[in-house]
Amino acid sequence: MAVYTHVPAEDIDVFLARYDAGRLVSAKGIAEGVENSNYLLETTGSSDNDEGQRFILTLYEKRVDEEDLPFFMDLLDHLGARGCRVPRFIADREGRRLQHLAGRPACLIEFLTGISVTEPTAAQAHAAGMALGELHKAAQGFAQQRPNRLDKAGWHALAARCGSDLDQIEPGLAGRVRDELAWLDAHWPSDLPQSVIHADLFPDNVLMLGDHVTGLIDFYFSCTDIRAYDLAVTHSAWCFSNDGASWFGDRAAALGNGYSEAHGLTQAERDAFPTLCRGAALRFLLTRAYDWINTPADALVTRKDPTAYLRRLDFYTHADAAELLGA
Ligand SMILES: Nc1ncnc2c1ncn2[C@@H]1O[C@H](COP(=O)(O)OP(=O)(O)OP(=O)(O)O)[C@@H](O)[C@H]1O
Ligand SMILES: N[C@@H](CCO)C(=O)O
Repeated sequence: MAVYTHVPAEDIDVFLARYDAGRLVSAKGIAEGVENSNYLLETTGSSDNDEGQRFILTLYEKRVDEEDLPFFMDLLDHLGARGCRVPRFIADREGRRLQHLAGRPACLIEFLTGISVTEPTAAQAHAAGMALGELHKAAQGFAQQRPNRLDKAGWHALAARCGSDLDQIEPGLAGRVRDELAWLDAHWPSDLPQSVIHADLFPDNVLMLGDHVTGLIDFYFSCTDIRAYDLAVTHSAWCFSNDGASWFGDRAAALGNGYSEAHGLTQAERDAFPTLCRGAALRFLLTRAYDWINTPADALVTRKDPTAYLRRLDFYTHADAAELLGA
């Protein structure tokens, strides 16, 4: 589930009155997602569209810093203006996009159609690769920067906070993480092109109709970092079974081809790709492990399995760029 903050429908109706978005017809909590509280709103429609409209109402919980919201809002405006299918933050009648509701920062967001796939096909992975390449192209010229808090220094900090509790997840995991961090410290590339990246383009953040991408959502980890690292994150999320036990080379080749068609990879990016994938696998292993250790087993939110990313890390440790990118 992901409704941490419950808002009575009457309060949502009062909130909506600030916008030219019509009156509330229904408000449903959205089960998917783990970070924020999301509601799907149906309204009677705005003054220039009386057909009824849908919106997403998001209340920001622990991991999104209110000070970062203007970066995300401006980025989505920039990408949307350049043809990317991303949701816009909606301004109220006074031009404000950021509000507060039930004690939380809150925004009204454009609703995009489409569903997120759970078992992507190669054709869908190709479309996701193209959408990521188009995003990177459209991001050129976006002047703002946001540091990646989950960069290599952030992984060290997370590993230190987890400490020996990692061994409760799997015996030996603390040592494995320590060794991997040391390896990445010695091999992490320092001279690859940087860009604004999505940094969390999992299948649940890509809305699709058939083989077509209809929306990219959930930009709350977007930041400035190594551009090809974004492809590595996407690769780790799209090219394995959920438990990390099975690898799908056809999806990986399609993802890489889609990205190359829309944007392209330099030789240096290709050469560094296995290292970037190891970093991506460790990043999600650590955030999942931290949540696993710090979320009670009976909490309402579903904990994601850290070992699914340990299996991916095992795979990436022995793979080369040609195997990972299908060429
Ligand atoms: N703009 C949108 N248009 C349509 N549906 C949306 C939109 N934004 C969010 N959703 C729906 O809400 C769900 C949760 O959204 P989102 O992924 O942003 O939440 P989250 O809590 O940040 O999750 P996580 O970080 O775990 O992916 C999505 O899976 C999707 O079903
Ligand atoms: N995509 C992340 C969770 C939210 O960012 C994961 O699957 O671990």
